[in-house]
Amino acid sequence: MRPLKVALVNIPLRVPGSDAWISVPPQGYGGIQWVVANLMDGLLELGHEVFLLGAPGSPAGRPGLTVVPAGEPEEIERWLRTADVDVVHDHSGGVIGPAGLPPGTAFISSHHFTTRPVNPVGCTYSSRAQRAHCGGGDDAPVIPIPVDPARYRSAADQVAKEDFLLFMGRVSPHKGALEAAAFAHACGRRLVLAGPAWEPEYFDEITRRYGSTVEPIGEVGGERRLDLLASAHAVLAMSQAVTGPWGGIWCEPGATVVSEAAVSGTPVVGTGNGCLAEIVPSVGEVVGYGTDFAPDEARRTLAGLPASDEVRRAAVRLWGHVTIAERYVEQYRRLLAGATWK
Ligand SMILES: O=c1ccn([C@@H]2O[C@H](COP(=O)(O)OP(=O)(O)O)[C@@H](O)[C@H]2O)c(=O)[nH]1
Repeated sequence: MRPLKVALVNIPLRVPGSDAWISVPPQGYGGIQWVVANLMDGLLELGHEVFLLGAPGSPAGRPGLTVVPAGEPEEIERWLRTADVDVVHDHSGGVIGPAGLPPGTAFISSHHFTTRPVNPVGCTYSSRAQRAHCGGGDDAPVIPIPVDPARYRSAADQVAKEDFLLFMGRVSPHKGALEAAAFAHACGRRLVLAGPAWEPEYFDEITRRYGSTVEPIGEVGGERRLDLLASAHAVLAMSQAVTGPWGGIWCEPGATVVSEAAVSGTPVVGTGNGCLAEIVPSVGEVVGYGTDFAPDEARRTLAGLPASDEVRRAAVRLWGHVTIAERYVEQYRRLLAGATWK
């Protein structure tokens, strides 16, 4: 079958306090941008052509990849209106949509939020939990978040394992940073807390209650991020069923950090919130909500986690960038053949 020309539309956001666009991959915190980066790798490896929009200034220079200098929604839609592409794959969360494109454009969107999608027709979800939560139909495809091992540390890099536990994400109530600190405290392990803390009161509560356990290091990127993901004893993804950033009770949609940890050889301890109940058991263990962890049980959980090689293999088998890109390409071809779903 002939290769496809795919317009991948990133969610266009600027680096806080700057004119620069958040790139693909992102300079720091940024789940959706990592999803787009890893998927792009898979599509390129399969021989498709990728036009990246919504992330001007992203690294270019790879065969098959064009970084289009379009960041503002109007610029993106203007480019798409006259573009020679087979399919538009949107990750912008409704910033652009089929209404702004010529009738008949093959339009598919991956939903990354917990709200109802702005463009439900042709929408895909990262987990069954997210699809149910957001009102997606039973026939809407569920495709988990992709991960390209080449973007993370491999076994050959021989990063030594250390004793600390890692939280890497937005330091916010819905992501369970406080509960991660409680779990680490119960285990008697240090918790490295990486990520932006935009809710100062919440951050203060963590340090007040678990100051001796927690080492806050702020937002990380680059080599340091990769080393942390690979050297941690385990990554904690303790999302809670509390009000999330878009209102409504948080239902973890896809959890980029889970596949990133696993492909780096690090098992995951997570709650059963949203997608976590579907993905954590393959690479770690599910624990309960809240901060009430019995030390013996918490230590037993840590001691029983799967080995590095095992979680790496599981990540590649389940979420490898080529496997996931193939699943998307299957949906692109269905769409081009006239399929539709809601
Ligand atoms: O200091 C940080 C904290 C987080 N991240 C990345 O930000 C993303 C967070 O995405 P996730 O889906 O886990 O959480 P959410 O998008 O819900 O905040 C992941 O790729 C992390 O590796 C990062 O690069 N630096």
